[in-house]
Amino acid sequence: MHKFGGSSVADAARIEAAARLAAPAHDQCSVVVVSAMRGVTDALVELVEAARSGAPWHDGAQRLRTRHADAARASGAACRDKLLAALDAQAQALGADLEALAQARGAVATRLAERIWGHGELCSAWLMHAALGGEAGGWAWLDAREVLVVQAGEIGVHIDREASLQRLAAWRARHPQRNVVATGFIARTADGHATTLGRNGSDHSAALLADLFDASTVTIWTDVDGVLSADPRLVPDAVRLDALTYAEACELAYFGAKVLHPRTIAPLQVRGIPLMIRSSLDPAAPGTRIDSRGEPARSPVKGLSIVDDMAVLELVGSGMVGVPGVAEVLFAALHGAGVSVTMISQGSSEHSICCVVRGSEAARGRAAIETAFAGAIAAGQVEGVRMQTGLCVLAAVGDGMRGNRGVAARLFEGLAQARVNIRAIAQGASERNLSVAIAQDDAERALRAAHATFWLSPQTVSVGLIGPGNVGRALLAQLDDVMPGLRARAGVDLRLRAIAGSRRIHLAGTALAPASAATLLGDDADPCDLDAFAAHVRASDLPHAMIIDCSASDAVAARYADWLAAGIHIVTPNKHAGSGEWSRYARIAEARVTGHSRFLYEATVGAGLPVIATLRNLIDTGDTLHSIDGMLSGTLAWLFNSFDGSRPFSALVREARALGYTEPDPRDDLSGLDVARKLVILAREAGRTLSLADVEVENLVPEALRDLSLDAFLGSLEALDAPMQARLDAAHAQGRGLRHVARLDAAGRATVGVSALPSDHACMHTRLTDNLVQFTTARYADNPLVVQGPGAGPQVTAAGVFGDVLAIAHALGARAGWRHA
Ligand SMILES: NC(=O)C1=CN([C@@H]2O[C@H](COP(=O)(O)OP(=O)(O)OC[C@H]3O[C@@H](n4cnc5c(N)ncnc54)[C@H](O)[C@@H]3O)[C@@H](O)[C@H]2O)C=CC1
Ligand SMILES: N[C@@H](CC=O)C(=O)O
Repeated sequence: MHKFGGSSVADAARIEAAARLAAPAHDQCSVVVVSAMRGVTDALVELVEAARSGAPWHDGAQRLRTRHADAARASGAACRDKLLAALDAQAQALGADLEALAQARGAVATRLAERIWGHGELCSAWLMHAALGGEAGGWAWLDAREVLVVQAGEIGVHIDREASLQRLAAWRARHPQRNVVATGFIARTADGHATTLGRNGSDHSAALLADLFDASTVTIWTDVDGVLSADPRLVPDAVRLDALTYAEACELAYFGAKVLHPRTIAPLQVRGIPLMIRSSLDPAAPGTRIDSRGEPARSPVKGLSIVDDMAVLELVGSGMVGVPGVAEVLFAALHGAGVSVTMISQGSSEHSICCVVRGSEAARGRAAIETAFAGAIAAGQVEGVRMQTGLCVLAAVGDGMRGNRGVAARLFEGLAQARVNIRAIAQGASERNLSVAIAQDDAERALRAAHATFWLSPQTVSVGLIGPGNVGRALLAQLDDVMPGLRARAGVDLRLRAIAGSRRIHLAGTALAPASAATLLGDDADPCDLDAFAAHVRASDLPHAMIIDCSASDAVAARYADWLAAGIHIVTPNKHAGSGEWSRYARIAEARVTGHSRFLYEATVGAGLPVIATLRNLIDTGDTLHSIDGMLSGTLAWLFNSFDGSRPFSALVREARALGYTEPDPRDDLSGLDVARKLVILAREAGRTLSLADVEVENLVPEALRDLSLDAFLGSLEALDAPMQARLDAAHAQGRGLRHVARLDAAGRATVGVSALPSDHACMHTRLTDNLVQFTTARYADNPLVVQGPGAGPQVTAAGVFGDVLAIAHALGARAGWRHA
């Protein structure tokens, strides 16, 4: 059994493509069920309205006639004349019915309308029949009204199976062709009148006919790849589901997964007939299989869907507590008013009972309940009926939810993270569907957040990078190298979605390739707007967000508190936040708590060396810091390691800058400010309230060069040569060497400057850019704990930043693992 929807039979070319898909293998036979061509049923509904109201309908009917005839003429069907004649007869019958409808009233008019609505299916069935080769090709043409007998029941149309089977047997005797093309959507009543299975009822027709024809399988051909985990227009990461159980498919269909009509499943489930949903645009793709087995999925939740435009009705009152029959009266009132109930929720206190109904039916429902409880309201036993409109219902569906602890917790946490408030909750004892009513305005954000919660790795992070300079670019290259492996090995899924320079930003819908991301900041990129940048990084469809600030900007650091409070993690080698104004530092600490976010900055001291982590471990395990001594500048270490008098100091400064060791402005290094910042960061890490102004700093930059522009300063570097050479000569004269050292002593005095040290001093045994940090503590009192190694350079600094990024990603994974255990 193949069923083709309106888009799959929209024109001659699509009909021919569909015919190729439906052609059976030699040992099989096919039944093909078709919908009307796209838009035709809507046009017929309008024609019916026009004829009923006395408005002109002839032009509209003619347009339909032309559309079908054009499709016939464009087709390559061998029996084209016969096809045109059949369509013409159909068009004449439509005209006659509309003519009659214009005069008819009451039941006669209703029957005519039901007949007219089915005209589109009759025409597309003729077109498909011809495309498949017609009777000569072994295909019979079936107007489903000949065999499919249905009755309107309490909860919708249902089939009279016995009568239908008898009629099919009789029809079969007259139509012995192996294969059949049948109309969807239309059927007959027990008394022989035309009727329909309701809008979009062709899926249901296919299921009913599959049962009657004893089909081995049903394929619904549509224009999507199968059933997806969520609406792909709202959730870019939605994935195709390989398999669903009948029950899962029912839940998803009822909850708005538009790919399948809700009534399709039951007839197939009873007979155990598997249903395939496949794309006629990509027939080689596997689609989704729906049967009794389903398949265990990666996630306990198979699908998420949203039903828009809903309202909550809530009956409240202490007089209801323990009184039998309240619910019966309430639902009877809604039934009487023709209001369908989508979701029901009642707390065990029985103080209130609430249900979710369509927004368009809410006022009617409220009036009906108020009337039903008028006496109780007047007597004060019931307070009244509250109505909240502007809601939608988000449903999480999956057999795997059953008996699986923590599914609701994950959903609720995902929604909470996306700042979505839940108004009502319902879950039946089947545990297959967990529904929440939320504000309509939150729908998209909620769906994306819930999807991310169940389908993406908990270590999926939306990443924005600021400052693609020396360190930023090195980090991008490292990310490019390592990310694919990390994703496969450890589930760490870092998605670079935004990049910002000092003048431009680029915001991307999907993940950028890190290696080329910096090239997107050309003159045609958008002007830098860090608010837009942060809002974009904090995407609702990804579970976590992180900004990596590789700038040296104080203005960027000034944003951290807001970003952290908004739940964005921050990683940075930028020292401004850690060493800046105390009040800002304190605000950042608070924001981390309110935003449940992390702020890591290991690379601010010692680049890739574990300096801050070491100090933090000492403090966290109860040690007490006495003092910190050492060399905290990679640039100054390299300069004094290299400065032996053979080359001028200025040439070495230029080389250090070219090697990416210096700050963007080398005066930050030479002035001692950069080292003072590091000392402040370490002191604060150890719980001291040190500020930059408290540090005694020796400035190596001559006064005259301090206020120059960067370029002018770089052009005047030679002014450093004579004073530095004089200091070196003096040190050598004492048998000493020069090193730039920093010290925080037990009394809290902080000093930074150049010292002439004896050759056996530890600092004299460093190489290149080595930093050397000695922590003297209560536990390491006699022999300090030493961290030593390269302390500057883009590669090692980027690695330090990357380490922090991974620490956060792993913590997110561990948290999820712990939660699901
Ligand atoms: N180079 C090194 O060895 C180490 C550097 N660091 C720190 O890493 C950071 C970056 O250093 P480098 O890459 O060497 O500097 P850089 O000057 O090469 O790169 C800085 C980048 O930030 C951008 N930028 C500046 N202001 C900005 C703003 N307001 N908004 C957006 N972007 C802005 C610049 O355009 C540039 O692309 C600095 O904070 C530095 O202190 C830390 C440890 C070692
Ligand atoms: N310019 C700095 C870079 C690291 O913070 C240094 O040389 O140490």
